[in-house]
Amino acid sequence: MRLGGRIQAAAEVLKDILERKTPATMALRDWGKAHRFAGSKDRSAIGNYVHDALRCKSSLAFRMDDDSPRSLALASAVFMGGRTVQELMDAFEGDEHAPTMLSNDEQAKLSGSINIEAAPDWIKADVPEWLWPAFETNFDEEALTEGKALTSRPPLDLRVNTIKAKRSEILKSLNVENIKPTEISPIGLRVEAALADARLPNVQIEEEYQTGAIEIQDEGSQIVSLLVDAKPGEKVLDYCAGGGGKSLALAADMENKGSVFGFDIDKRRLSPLYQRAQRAGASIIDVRQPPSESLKDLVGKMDRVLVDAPCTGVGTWRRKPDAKWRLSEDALVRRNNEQRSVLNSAKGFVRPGGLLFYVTCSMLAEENEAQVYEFLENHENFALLSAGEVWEEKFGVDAPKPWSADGCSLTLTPASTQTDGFFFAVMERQK
Ligand SMILES: C[S@@+](CC[C@H](N)C(=O)[O-])C[C@H]1O[C@@H](n2cnc3c(N)ncnc32)[C@H](O)[C@@H]1O
Repeated sequence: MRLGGRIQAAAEVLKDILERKTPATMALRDWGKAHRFAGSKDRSAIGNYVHDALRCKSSLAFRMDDDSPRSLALASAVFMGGRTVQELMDAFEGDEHAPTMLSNDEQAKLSGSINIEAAPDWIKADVPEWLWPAFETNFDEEALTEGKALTSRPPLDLRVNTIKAKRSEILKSLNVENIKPTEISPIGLRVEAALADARLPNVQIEEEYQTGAIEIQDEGSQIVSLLVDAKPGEKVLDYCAGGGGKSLALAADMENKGSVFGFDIDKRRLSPLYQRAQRAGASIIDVRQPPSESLKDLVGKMDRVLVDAPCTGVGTWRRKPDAKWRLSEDALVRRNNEQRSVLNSAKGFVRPGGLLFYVTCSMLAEENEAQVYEFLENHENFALLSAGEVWEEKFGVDAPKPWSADGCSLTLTPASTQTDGFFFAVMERQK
């Protein structure tokens, strides 16, 4: 496919997402199935135009004074993909698969005739208008920077499974270009986001992945797992284990000694953990399926309980940009209720003197600090501890610093720690 065909395809996919509300991954997959002639390079270029357009939907629409799929696809190719107006004109000329030729008005707008600096901050930051006050409250004068950082393409992060390998060994053996150690996580490797039409490497075909020496895991997720600071020999419950990304990281940090119990209310989400644990050689992982009666023997016995709570996923908007525009106030309220409920159910597994960890991949105080403080108010036998000491011990004093509203809990963000957004708090059960 040529440039014009790719941009036209991006406009069609965007129409499916924006007008028919199809999730982006499904819309891209459906387009691929209906256009079997398109190669993997075409698909990834189209995916880049679509995802960039969604990441920056409000600012691109402002620059084009139009939010149609066509305008967004054109603006994505120029403002995000680095194509010039002339390149588009040359590419569209005589190509029957390309969009219709650019009008004079489109040429002017794609050349920057509308100044984005005149836009309100929520548009410049590409944060939905109704959420902007929450961003301003949380990040104050850095709100714009934090919002904009969520519009960038995410890197590919790998976690070295220290049960099987050392980071230095993988760095030498893994056949992937431009890979480097992560700045904060001592067990991570990073390939920076690809530019323009380029794509990230497919590490799943590499031997190191197949044999369980590496996992794909955002550095932020590695960091919060390491902050749990689980020790060899301890008993740890991962109460919202999902596919088990954090269970696996916990088992490795515990040198595969002790027990990690992986539970999730959703059997389907939990199912990959059986195979993943096997591949990783994480033999201390004990998967417990719902209902929660399967956890009866663990009540009051856990040294550490991790609640990686269901949330809006604001911190992962770089990876799932369509979720940003789908999020509603109702959904936020629903997540808040689930968070309350999950914390209440998980607390009973912590032994006296044990620790309860509350983690989300959100950057909204309603889902983070507010949940923790409400829980503490209702449970006098739990006390908030500072996560700062463990941070320095694990990552040193020179590592980039996360946000902290209270000096105890931590919020990682793309702008502050160059990771996905994550919230982390630790509470001790005192009796
Ligand atoms: C953020 S995801 C977990 C991601 C996972 N820990 C990882 O690292 O890959 C939240 C999970 O909480 C689960 N969940 C929601 N309500 C729950 C409940 N009441 N009890 C246990 N798990 C619950 C969801 O099914 C979902 O898998």
